[in-house]
Amino acid sequence: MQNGKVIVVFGPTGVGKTTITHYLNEKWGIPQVITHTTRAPRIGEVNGQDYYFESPESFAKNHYLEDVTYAGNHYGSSWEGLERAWEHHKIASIVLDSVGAETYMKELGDDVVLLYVTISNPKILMERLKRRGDLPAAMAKRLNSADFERDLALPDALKGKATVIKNDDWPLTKSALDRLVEKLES
Ligand SMILES: Nc1ncnc2c1ncn2[C@@H]1O[C@H](COP(=O)(O)OP(=O)(O)OP(=O)(O)O)[C@@H](O)[C@H]1O
Ligand SMILES: Nc1nc2c(ncn2[C@@H]2O[C@H](COP(=O)(O)O)[C@@H](O)[C@H]2O)c(=O)[nH]1
Repeated sequence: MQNGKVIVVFGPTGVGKTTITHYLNEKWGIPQVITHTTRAPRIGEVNGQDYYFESPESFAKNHYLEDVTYAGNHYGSSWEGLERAWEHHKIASIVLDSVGAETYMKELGDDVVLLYVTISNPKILMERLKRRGDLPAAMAKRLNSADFERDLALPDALKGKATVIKNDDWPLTKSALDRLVEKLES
Protein backbone atom coordinates (compact mmCIF):
# COMPACT_ATOMS: atom_id res chain seq x y z
CA MET A 1 0.00 0.00 0.00
CA GLN A 2 1.11 3.57 -0.72
CA ASN A 3 2.21 5.63 2.27
CA GLY A 4 0.26 8.73 3.25
CA LYS A 5 1.41 11.42 5.69
CA VAL A 6 1.40 11.09 9.44
CA ILE A 7 1.20 14.07 11.79
CA VAL A 8 3.32 13.11 14.80
CA VAL A 9 2.05 15.10 17.78
CA PHE A 10 4.54 15.24 20.64
CA GLY A 11 5.30 17.36 23.69
CA PRO A 12 5.08 17.21 27.50
CA THR A 13 2.34 15.47 29.43
CA GLY A 14 -0.87 17.48 29.75
CA VAL A 15 0.03 19.96 27.00
CA GLY A 16 -2.95 18.93 24.84
CA LYS A 17 -1.67 16.33 22.34
CA THR A 18 -4.72 14.08 22.61
CA THR A 19 -7.07 17.06 22.51
CA ILE A 20 -5.36 18.09 19.26
CA THR A 21 -5.71 14.66 17.62
CA HIS A 22 -9.40 14.56 18.59
CA TYR A 23 -9.87 17.97 16.96
CA LEU A 24 -8.04 16.84 13.81
CA ASN A 25 -10.40 13.89 13.64
CA GLU A 26 -13.61 15.81 14.33
CA LYS A 27 -12.88 18.84 12.12
CA TRP A 28 -10.79 17.25 9.36
CA GLY A 29 -11.64 13.51 9.47
CA ILE A 30 -7.98 12.68 10.20
CA PRO A 31 -7.85 9.27 11.92
CA GLN A 32 -5.62 8.73 14.94
CA VAL A 33 -3.27 5.78 15.00
CA ILE A 34 -4.10 3.78 18.13
CA THR A 35 -1.01 2.72 20.04
CA HIS A 36 -0.46 0.04 22.69
CA THR A 37 0.29 0.57 26.36
CA THR A 38 0.64 -1.30 29.64
CA ARG A 39 -0.62 1.67 31.67
CA ALA A 40 -4.06 1.38 33.27
CA PRO A 41 -6.94 3.14 31.47
CA ARG A 42 -7.95 6.56 32.81
CA ILE A 43 -11.60 7.17 33.59
CA GLY A 44 -13.48 7.29 30.30
CA GLU A 45 -10.72 5.73 28.19
CA VAL A 46 -11.89 2.87 25.97
CA ASN A 47 -9.82 -0.10 24.80
CA GLY A 48 -9.29 -0.01 21.03
CA GLN A 49 -10.33 3.64 20.85
CA ASP A 50 -7.86 5.50 23.08
CA TYR A 51 -5.23 2.75 23.31
CA TYR A 52 -4.93 -0.99 23.05
CA PHE A 53 -4.51 -1.66 26.77
CA GLU A 54 -2.12 -4.58 27.29
CA SER A 55 -0.70 -6.67 30.08
CA PRO A 56 3.12 -6.83 30.16
CA GLU A 57 2.82 -10.33 28.62
CA SER A 58 0.46 -9.38 25.78
CA PHE A 59 2.48 -6.19 25.09
CA ALA A 60 5.63 -8.24 24.57
CA LYS A 61 3.96 -10.44 21.93
CA ASN A 62 3.30 -7.60 19.45
CA HIS A 63 5.70 -6.35 16.78
CA TYR A 64 6.33 -2.63 16.92
CA LEU A 65 7.64 0.02 14.56
CA GLU A 66 8.98 1.60 17.78
CA ASP A 67 8.39 1.17 21.48
CA VAL A 68 9.43 3.06 24.60
CA THR A 69 9.12 3.02 28.37
CA TYR A 70 7.57 6.24 29.68
CA ALA A 71 7.22 6.92 33.44
CA GLY A 72 7.38 3.18 34.14
CA ASN A 73 4.91 1.93 31.50
CA HIS A 74 5.48 0.46 28.04
CA TYR A 75 4.12 2.11 24.90
CA GLY A 76 4.41 0.96 21.29
CA SER A 77 3.09 1.66 17.81
CA SER A 78 2.84 -0.67 14.82
CA TRP A 79 3.07 -0.40 11.03
CA GLU A 80 -0.33 -2.13 10.89
CA GLY A 81 -1.91 0.67 12.94
CA LEU A 82 -0.51 3.26 10.57
CA GLU A 83 -1.65 1.38 7.48
CA ARG A 84 -5.14 0.92 8.95
CA ALA A 85 -5.38 4.70 9.46
CA TRP A 86 -4.13 5.40 5.89
CA GLU A 87 -6.86 3.12 4.53
CA HIS A 88 -9.32 5.77 5.76
CA HIS A 89 -7.45 8.98 4.95
CA LYS A 90 -4.24 10.08 3.23
CA ILE A 91 -3.27 11.90 6.44
CA ALA A 92 -3.19 10.20 9.86
CA SER A 93 -2.13 11.47 13.28
CA ILE A 94 -0.32 9.79 16.15
CA VAL A 95 0.58 10.90 19.69
CA LEU A 96 4.14 9.96 20.70
CA ASP A 97 6.85 10.97 23.13
CA SER A 98 9.88 12.75 21.65
CA VAL A 99 11.92 9.53 21.39
CA GLY A 100 9.13 8.04 19.26
CA ALA A 101 8.98 11.24 17.18
CA GLU A 102 12.70 10.90 16.37
CA THR A 103 12.23 7.24 15.40
CA TYR A 104 9.33 8.10 13.09
CA MET A 105 11.45 10.78 11.45
CA LYS A 106 14.22 8.24 10.79
CA GLU A 107 11.87 5.47 9.60
CA LEU A 108 9.38 7.49 7.54
CA GLY A 109 11.31 10.62 6.48
CA ASP A 110 9.22 12.96 4.34
CA ASP A 111 5.98 11.13 5.18
CA VAL A 112 6.23 12.53 8.71
CA VAL A 113 4.87 15.95 9.71
CA LEU A 114 6.29 16.77 13.13
CA LEU A 115 4.09 18.85 15.41
CA TYR A 116 5.71 19.81 18.70
CA VAL A 117 3.22 21.14 21.24
CA THR A 118 4.43 23.39 24.02
CA ILE A 119 3.08 25.87 26.57
CA SER A 120 4.38 29.23 27.88
CA ASN A 121 4.16 28.27 31.55
CA PRO A 122 4.84 24.55 32.30
CA LYS A 123 3.40 25.01 35.83
CA ILE A 124 -0.05 25.04 34.19
CA LEU A 125 0.47 21.43 33.10
CA MET A 126 -0.19 20.15 36.63
CA GLU A 127 -3.50 22.03 36.69
CA ARG A 128 -4.48 20.47 33.39
CA LEU A 129 -3.65 16.96 34.60
CA LYS A 130 -5.65 17.56 37.80
CA ARG A 131 -8.61 18.81 35.82
CA ARG A 132 -8.36 15.77 33.55
CA GLY A 133 -8.80 13.64 36.69
CA ASP A 134 -5.33 12.08 36.88
CA LEU A 135 -4.77 10.35 40.20
CA PRO A 136 -2.32 12.26 42.48
CA ALA A 137 0.21 9.40 42.74
CA ALA A 138 0.31 8.77 38.99
CA MET A 139 0.56 12.51 38.33
CA ALA A 140 3.47 12.98 40.78
CA LYS A 141 5.35 10.00 39.30
CA ARG A 142 4.94 11.40 35.81
CA LEU A 143 5.84 15.02 36.64
CA ASN A 144 8.97 13.86 38.49
CA SER A 145 10.12 11.59 35.66
CA ALA A 146 13.11 12.18 33.39
CA ASP A 147 10.72 11.57 30.46
CA PHE A 148 8.67 14.61 31.47
CA GLU A 149 11.79 16.80 31.76
CA ARG A 150 13.04 15.63 28.36
CA ASP A 151 9.73 16.33 26.56
CA LEU A 152 9.64 19.92 27.90
CA ALA A 153 12.11 20.89 25.15
CA LEU A 154 12.19 20.14 21.45
CA PRO A 155 15.09 17.69 20.84
CA ASP A 156 18.05 19.22 18.98
CA ALA A 157 17.70 16.61 16.21
CA LEU A 158 14.18 17.85 15.42
CA LYS A 159 14.87 21.60 15.57
CA GLY A 160 14.00 23.24 12.26
CA LYS A 161 12.00 20.16 11.22
CA ALA A 162 9.00 20.47 13.53
CA THR A 163 6.10 22.90 13.44
CA VAL A 164 5.79 24.33 16.95
CA ILE A 165 2.41 25.20 18.43
CA LYS A 166 2.09 26.93 21.81
CA ASN A 167 -1.16 25.53 23.19
CA ASP A 168 -1.87 28.35 25.65
CA ASP A 169 -5.17 29.34 24.10
CA TRP A 170 -7.42 26.73 22.50
CA PRO A 171 -9.05 28.95 19.81
CA LEU A 172 -5.57 30.07 18.65
CA THR A 173 -4.39 26.44 18.59
CA LYS A 174 -7.37 25.44 16.45
CA SER A 175 -6.53 28.20 13.94
CA ALA A 176 -2.90 27.05 13.78
CA LEU A 177 -4.05 23.44 13.22
CA ASP A 178 -6.44 24.52 10.47
CA ARG A 179 -3.60 26.35 8.70
CA LEU A 180 -1.35 23.29 8.97
CA VAL A 181 -3.96 20.90 7.56
CA GLU A 182 -4.96 23.31 4.77
CA LYS A 183 -1.30 23.40 3.71
CA LEU A 184 -1.00 19.60 3.81
CA GLU A 185 -4.17 19.13 1.81
CA SER A 186 -3.32 21.69 -0.88
N1 LIG B 1 -5.50 25.09 25.27
C1 LIG B 1 -5.97 24.48 26.37
N2 LIG B 1 -6.39 25.21 27.41
C2 LIG B 1 -6.87 24.61 28.55
N3 LIG B 1 -6.97 23.27 28.73
C3 LIG B 1 -6.55 22.50 27.70
C4 LIG B 1 -6.03 23.04 26.48
N4 LIG B 1 -5.71 22.01 25.66
C5 LIG B 1 -6.01 20.88 26.34
N5 LIG B 1 -6.52 21.16 27.56
C6 LIG B 1 -6.95 20.21 28.62
O1 LIG B 1 -5.77 19.74 29.26
C7 LIG B 1 -5.93 18.39 29.68
C8 LIG B 1 -4.78 17.55 29.11
O2 LIG B 1 -4.95 17.48 27.70
P1 LIG B 1 -4.56 16.17 26.89
O3 LIG B 1 -5.07 14.96 27.58
O4 LIG B 1 -4.96 16.40 25.48
O5 LIG B 1 -2.98 16.23 27.04
P2 LIG B 1 -1.84 15.25 26.49
O6 LIG B 1 -0.75 16.10 25.98
O7 LIG B 1 -2.43 14.27 25.54
O8 LIG B 1 -1.38 14.53 27.83
P3 LIG B 1 -0.65 13.12 28.11
O9 LIG B 1 0.65 13.12 27.40
O10 LIG B 1 -0.51 13.12 29.60
O11 LIG B 1 -1.58 12.04 27.65
C9 LIG B 1 -7.30 17.94 29.20
O12 LIG B 1 -8.22 18.02 30.28
C10 LIG B 1 -7.65 18.97 28.10
O13 LIG B 1 -9.05 19.17 27.99
N1 LIG C 1 7.04 6.51 21.57
C1 LIG C 1 5.76 6.32 21.86
N2 LIG C 1 5.15 7.15 22.73
C2 LIG C 1 3.85 6.96 22.98
C3 LIG C 1 3.10 5.93 22.38
N3 LIG C 1 1.82 6.01 22.82
C4 LIG C 1 1.78 7.07 23.66
N4 LIG C 1 2.99 7.64 23.76
C5 LIG C 1 3.44 8.77 24.60
O1 LIG C 1 3.59 8.31 25.91
C6 LIG C 1 3.42 9.39 26.83
C7 LIG C 1 2.44 8.99 27.91
O2 LIG C 1 1.14 8.79 27.37
P1 LIG C 1 -0.16 8.76 28.30
O3 LIG C 1 -1.32 8.47 27.40
O4 LIG C 1 0.05 7.72 29.34
O5 LIG C 1 -0.28 10.13 28.91
C8 LIG C 1 2.92 10.56 26.03
O6 LIG C 1 4.03 11.41 25.76
C9 LIG C 1 2.47 9.92 24.75
O7 LIG C 1 2.62 10.83 23.69
C10 LIG C 1 3.80 5.05 21.47
O8 LIG C 1 3.24 4.10 20.91
N5 LIG C 1 5.10 5.29 21.26
